[in-house]
Parts: sequence; C-alpha cells; structure tokens
Amino acid sequence: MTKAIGGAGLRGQSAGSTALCTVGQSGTGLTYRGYDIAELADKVSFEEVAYLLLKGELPNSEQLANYRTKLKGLRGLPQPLKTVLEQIPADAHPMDVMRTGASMLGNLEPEATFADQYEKTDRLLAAFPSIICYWYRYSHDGVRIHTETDDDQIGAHFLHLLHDKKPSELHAKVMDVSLILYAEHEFNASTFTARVCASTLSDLVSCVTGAIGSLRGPLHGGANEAAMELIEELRDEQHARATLAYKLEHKEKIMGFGHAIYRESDPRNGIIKGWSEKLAAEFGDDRLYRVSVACESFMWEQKKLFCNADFFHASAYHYMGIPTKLFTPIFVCSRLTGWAAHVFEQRANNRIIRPSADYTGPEPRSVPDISER
Ligand SMILES: CC(=O)SCCNC(=O)CCNC(=O)[C@H](O)C(C)(C)COP(=O)(O)OP(=O)(O)OC[C@H]1O[C@@H](n2cnc3c(N)ncnc32)[C@H](O)[C@@H]1OP(=O)(O)O
Ligand SMILES: O=C([O-])CC(=O)C(=O)O
Repeated sequence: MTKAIGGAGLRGQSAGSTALCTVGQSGTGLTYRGYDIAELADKVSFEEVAYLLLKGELPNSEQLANYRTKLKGLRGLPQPLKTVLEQIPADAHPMDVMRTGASMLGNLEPEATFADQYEKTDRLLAAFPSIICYWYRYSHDGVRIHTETDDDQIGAHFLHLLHDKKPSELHAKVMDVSLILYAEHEFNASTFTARVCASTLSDLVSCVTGAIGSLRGPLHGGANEAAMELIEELRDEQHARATLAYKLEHKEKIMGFGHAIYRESDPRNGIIKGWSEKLAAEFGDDRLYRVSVACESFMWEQKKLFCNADFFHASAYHYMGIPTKLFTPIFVCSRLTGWAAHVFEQRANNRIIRPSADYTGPEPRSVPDISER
C-alpha cells in the first residue's frame, strides 16, 4: 500500500496518465493492464505479457503462436551490427553494449514513420538477447555465435545463446517469470526517460537508448548486480547480519532494498524469492539463498526496509549460471516492452513534457568586465 509522500525527485506527484500499469494501488500492489502480477507470473508466458502491453489485450492461442513465430524470425543480427559488437572490449559495461547495440540497429533499420513502431519494437525484442549474447560470447569466449535458436520463449533463447545449450525446464521457467516481473512499472526513472524523449516526437530507438542509460544506474536496474556483489561476500547468516549492521552504521545504501513507491513490500519479491529457493535446492548449495533471507529479515527488523524486485534476482540468476555483469541487460530485454508501450501511449496523446523549476540562483545582475572578475 502507498502512503502520501512528497518532496524531492517529483515524489508523489502525478506526471501524466497511463492505462498500462498500477504500482502500489491494488491490494497486492502491481497490475499490468488490470491483471495482477502474481496471476500473470503463474499463468502466462512473457511473450503473452509483451503482447498484452504492446497491443492492449492478451493474445488467443493463434495470435500467440503467430507472435512467437514472428519474434523467432527476427533474432538474426545484420553483419554491420556484429562488426560493431566485435569492436567492443570484454571489459566494457554490458549496459553500454546494449545501448550501442540498440543504437546501431536503429541506424541500420530506422523507424521511418510512427506507423512502424510495432514492427520496430518486435525487432528490438527479438534482437536484444542476440545482441548481448553475441558480444559476450565473442569478447569472452572468442566465438561468433549463431543467434537464431528455435526456442519458443525469449528467456530460454537467452540462456541457450549464453550457455550454448538448451536450458532445463526449470531454468526456462524462471527466466520467463523474471522477464514478466521486470516488464513494466509505471513512471519509473527509465520509463519516464523514454516518455520525455517520445514527447519531443523523437524516434523509438532514441527513446529506448535513453531509457537504457537511466536503467543502468545502481539506484534503478543496476541494483541486481550490486546485490550480487554484496551476497557473494557473505559466508553465512551471522556474517550477513554483521555486514549489514556495519554498512547501516556507516550510512551505506543496501542495494536491492527499499522503493520509491512501495512502502511495505514489493509484490515481485515473493515471486522471485520462491523461484530462487527452488533453484538453490537444485543447485545443491543454498548459501546465497540463505544469506539473502538473513539480509531480508535483518533489514526489516532494523530499518523496516524490504527487498525490492532486484534482491532475490541476484541469487536466482547466479544459480542459473548467468554472469553478474549480464543481470541488468536481462532487465533491458524485458523492460523494453514497458518502455515501448509507454512511447506508444505518449505518442497517441502527446504534449511535450516540459516542467518548470524553482529558481535558486543569484538575483539579476550585470556582467562585469573581464578585468574585474
Ligand atoms: C527495479 C528497481 O529499480 S527497484 C530499485 C532498485 N534500487 C535499489 O535497490 C537501490 C537501493 N535503494 C535505494 O537507493 C532507494 O530505496 C530507492 C532509490 C529505491 C528509493 O529511494 P527513495 O524514494 O528516496 O527512498 P525513501 O524515501 O523510501 O527512503 C527513506 C529512507 O530510507 C533510506 N533508505 C532507502 N533505501 C535504502 C537502502 N536500500 N539502504 C539503506 N537505506 C535506505 C533512505 O536513505 C532514507 O533515509 P533518510 O530519510 O535518512 O534520508
Ligand atoms: O518503479 C520504480 O521506481 C523502480 C522499479 O521498481 C522498476 O522500475 O521496476
């Protein structure tokens, strides 16, 4: 549940309207076009959620089959894009790779008119896992991968490209759920970036590359990687509590905790936490899961701070063999759907977004000659 909040960061102020999502308004906290996140994560696939967000309603069986076939056909990367990806060093930030990859694709396949927006979004949706995995496998393993797998689901396709083999049913399911959880979240910082860009009547890829830049920061999407860096250092529950106590005493932010809108819990957390527990059991070493649970209880006891969507994603992704540096790019592969749906919505009822500022500078004065400064 939300409580009234105000102050810096435009907190608590409405910056527009949307039919896509509610955050903190319904009993359980998060809905996409009226559907509760828990029900979506339980009953449908990410491709159905993408269709829902982008086209307005869940697809029927035939529409879903056609949509999957279409997306599968768009996974290949043009040679000039592969050539660019091959120039990017292994120690580059993978979110910079995503930004450059999206931007290069936008150069090669520009959005000629807004009527192309659905086609261009589907292309990005299909190509993003290929972009990040092509760069990762080339720069880290020295191989040029073929990016067109026959996996029905985008999550399974990502794992297939990354590990060069089809994922287990469990891993494919968890990736699918993860993509659903990350798909959309109202006027968060990256989506708002996309909408501001869209409001100038810019092109879709510019909106998306700007949004990638906003998502990159550790206060937003980058928190799942920062959470992993924290938990991998924790030996056991006692060490977890002592480490957090030290950090809180030194006024450090604990990444993966807290939220700008939710006040008591993030409805995505319980879902990914449940899958992380299952993955821990399969993995055969549950240390990361146990220390994460210890962090969760400690932070609630001490600060009434709760895990957001990112915290248990860290252990879940790690158990599936995903390198930490690829965590936030996966968020991009999912959130693209929300960003694009917001761009469509902004374009359909546009006025340039241009707020005012409260001036705090000097009173009007005249320019002194340079010899007097
Ligand atoms: C998918 C996502 O993007 S979810 C967000 C991912 N980001 C993170 O996990 C980063 C860590 N969390 C944070 O930095 C913040 O909680 C944010 C950025 C998510 C929200 O920021 P705000 O809206 O400013 O937080 P909020 O107003 O609730 O903060 C209240 C108090 O709790 C503190 N606080 C909030 N989160 C944390 C945290 N993770 N660790 C320690 N203290 C915290 C704040 O410093 C603030 O203290 P103060 O009143 O003494 O200044
Ligand atoms: O809503 C926010 O501010 C951040 C968030 O959880 C998200 O974008 O998923």
